[in-house]
This record gives sequence, structure tokens and C-alpha cells, in this order.
Amino acid sequence: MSKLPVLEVFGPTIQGEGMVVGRKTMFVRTAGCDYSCAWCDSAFTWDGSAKEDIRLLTADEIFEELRDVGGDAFDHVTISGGNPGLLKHMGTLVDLLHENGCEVALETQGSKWQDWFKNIDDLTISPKPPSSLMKTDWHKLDEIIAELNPLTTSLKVVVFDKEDLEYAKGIHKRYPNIPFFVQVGNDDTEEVDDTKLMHHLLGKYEWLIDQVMASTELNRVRVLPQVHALLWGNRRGV
Ligand SMILES: C[S@@+](CC[C@H](N)C(=O)[O-])C[C@H]1O[C@@H](n2cnc3c(N)ncnc32)[C@H](O)[C@@H]1O
Ligand SMILES: Nc1nc2[nH]cc(C(=O)O)c2c(=O)[nH]1
Ligand code: SF4
Ligand SMILES: [Mg+2]
Repeated sequence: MSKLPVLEVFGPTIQGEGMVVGRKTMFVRTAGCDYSCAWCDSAFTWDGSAKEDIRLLTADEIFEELRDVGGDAFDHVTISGGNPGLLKHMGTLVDLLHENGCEVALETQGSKWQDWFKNIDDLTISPKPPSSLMKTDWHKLDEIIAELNPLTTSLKVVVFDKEDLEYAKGIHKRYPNIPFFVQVGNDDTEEVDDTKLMHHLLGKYEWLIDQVMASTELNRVRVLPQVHALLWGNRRGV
């Protein structure tokens, strides 16, 4: 049976971001990413710093661990990373979760397609703005968005500055029928004082709200912080 590189299995917690924010969910975090965003809050998934913690697990083993960690107190699992979209065999886990009565969410950046994306219940595509220093492959992103069901898909752009906001406007204009979210960028992923970080991020949230409210191009838009960062700071596994 094919194995998947896993770094974290945690929860239940709330989905802190995007289209199903607040939803009780478990998380499975895979290792490896084809990007290296300047501000990645999960850089340990790809920068080598946690490579000793990567475990190669079958879908059955991942589900067993979800039950060990979360008991029966969940019916929703979010797959994130790194980029889980690199993993051809993730579809086996998605099917197994469905067979066991769980809904499945995915976080990916829209750089790679997998056929199992079609089976995801809450699919977040998060293209990366200029501050990430990554380049969007527009042709690939067009192909991916064209395949997906707008009822189960959302776009989420993290915004750090005005240039990112212009990028966000471009994404929304290009894919107007996909529910659109802008998210506060955390520019202090090293901060260990949760209260200090909370105040800092709330200030950035207010700035982002002001920008979106003033824009004529961002009307059908939801503006959200990372709720888990407000509550629990930069901690892992929450
Ligand atoms: C760690 S990524 C993993 C999934 C996938 N690689 C992606 O980027 O969509 C999960 C989400 O966290 C967001 N994110 C990463 N670093 C962030 C930061 N410093 N501030 C706000 N959001 C961040 C990403 O944009 C993405 O939407
Ligand atoms: N609570 C919580 N919500 C999240 N939403 C997206 C996350 C991610 O890292 O992909 C995340 C995370 O790590 N924790
Ligand atoms: S695409 Fe996601 S996991 Fe990869 S570097 Fe960017 S934010 Fe981090
Ligand atoms: Mg995160």
C-alpha cells in the first residue's frame, strides 16, 4: 500500500481559516512543498528542520492515528501541508475518511492538480501574492479552477501589503464565481508572546478591513484573520 509523508496529526480544533472557519476538525499535515514562501508559517514542512519527524504512513495508519488522537469527537478532517497536492495517492485517504463518515477539507496553493481534488468537500486554493516571492503559474491555476465545483471550492489570498491587495483583486476578477477570502498575513511567525501577537494581528486585520471596505473591486469578499493565531499564537499543532 502506498505511503504518505506525514508531519503532524492533531485536533480536534477549530478550522481557523477561510471557507469553513470555526468548523470542528482534525488536521493531517503532510511534508514537502514545491513553493518556499518568504513568510510560510509552516516552513518546517519543507525547510529540512523537521525532516527527522516525517513518517511514511498508509491511509489506514493515518486514520488509526486520527482515531487515537481525536477519538470519536470529530467528523471532519483537514488535509494541509506543505502541499498535499503533490501526493498522487492522497485520494486513498480521502475515500477512507468518507467511508468513515468524515467530511474532508484540503489546503493547497493551486500549483499542481490531482484527480482526487474532485472528491474534496471544502477545497481551499490559496494562490500566493508578490510578498511570498513565489510566481503564479496562471495557466495551471486556470486549468485547476476550471475543473472544480464552485459550490465546494474557495479562493483565499493572504495579504501583507498594498501590492498583495492588488494581486488579490486580480484573482477575484479572474475567477469571479469562486467564493473569495482575503486573510491577514502573519509577519511575525517567530513571536512567542501570544498577547503581543494577538494585538499586532488585530491591528493588521483592521488595516485589511479598511482596505477592502474602500475598494470597488472587492465587494463579494470575506475578510478573515487566522483565528487560531489570535487564540494560540505561533504554536504548532493547534
Ligand atoms: C501552510 S499553508 C499549507 C497549504 C498550502 N501549501 C497553501 O499554501 O495553501 C496553509 C495556509 O496558511 C497560509 N499561510 C502560510 N503562512 C502564513 C502567514 N505567515 N500568514 C498568514 N497565512 C499564512 C497559506 O497561505 C495557506 O493558505
Ligand atoms: N486551527 C488551525 N486552522 C488552520 N487552518 C489552516 C491551517 C493550516 O496550517 O493549513 C490551520 C492550522 O494549522 N490550525
Ligand atoms: S505554499 Fe503553503 S506550505 Fe508551501 S511555502 Fe507557501 S505557505 Fe508554506
Ligand atoms: Mg497554518
